Amino acid sequence: MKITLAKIGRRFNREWIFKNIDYTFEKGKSYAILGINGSGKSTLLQVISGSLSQSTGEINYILDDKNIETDAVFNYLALSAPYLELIEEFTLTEVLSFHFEFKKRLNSINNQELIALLNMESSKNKQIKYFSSGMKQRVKLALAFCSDTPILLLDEPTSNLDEEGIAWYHSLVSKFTNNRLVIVCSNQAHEYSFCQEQIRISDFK
Ligand SMILES: Nc1ncnc2c1ncn2[C@@H]1O[C@H](COP(=O)(O)OP(=O)(O)OP(=O)(O)O)[C@@H](O)[C@H]1O
Repeated sequence: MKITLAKIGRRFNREWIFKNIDYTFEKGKSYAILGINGSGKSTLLQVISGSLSQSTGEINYILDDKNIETDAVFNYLALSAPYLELIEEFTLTEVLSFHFEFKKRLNSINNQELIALLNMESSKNKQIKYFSSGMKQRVKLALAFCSDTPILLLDEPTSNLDEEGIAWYHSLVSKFTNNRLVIVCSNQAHEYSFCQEQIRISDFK
């Protein structure tokens, strides 16, 4: 998978969030989008994911030499983000089964293995609305990392995680990012230190 941004800009009303981004994201590499709160990291990630349109410029998605239309890109990506909600009425097991009706399982990982990965055996039949914020964040990360997609997008991946949760996040990075295009939006080094490339939103104001 290769994503090419050409002269990408986005504004809300009259305020430009970023302008003139020329950049190519390549398969097998990890990228960090960096910037202070409110600088436009999530906005750029949403534009890259095809869920928000750009105000100027063009994005191209190429998989195995074939062009993918923007409105089909969601089939090729997995996303974990604070603004993505889990279905609160579902139990953990139901959330896992529901998610994998739409995405392929990476390495055919089954629900039991996912629950073991999450270390949530005792919560597998509990509704998500009774989960702590850190537990919900772990579930979102496990769903994204364990989806078989060429693109993995992570917005503030360790929000609500304690030290053990951050170490667990690092273990997911080493196990499940091989050969994928990974983009992390962050302003915390422990979230993106594994990334080979950095993009600073402040360079595109
Ligand atoms: N739908 C919208 N309408 C108007 N302004 C918006 C909208 N979405 C975002 N913005 C503005 O765009 C700017 C960038 O927001 P964004 O959420 O992308 O920043 P961020 O770098 O991800 O911030 P944080 O680190 O706090 O998550 C902010 O000034 C925000 O108020």
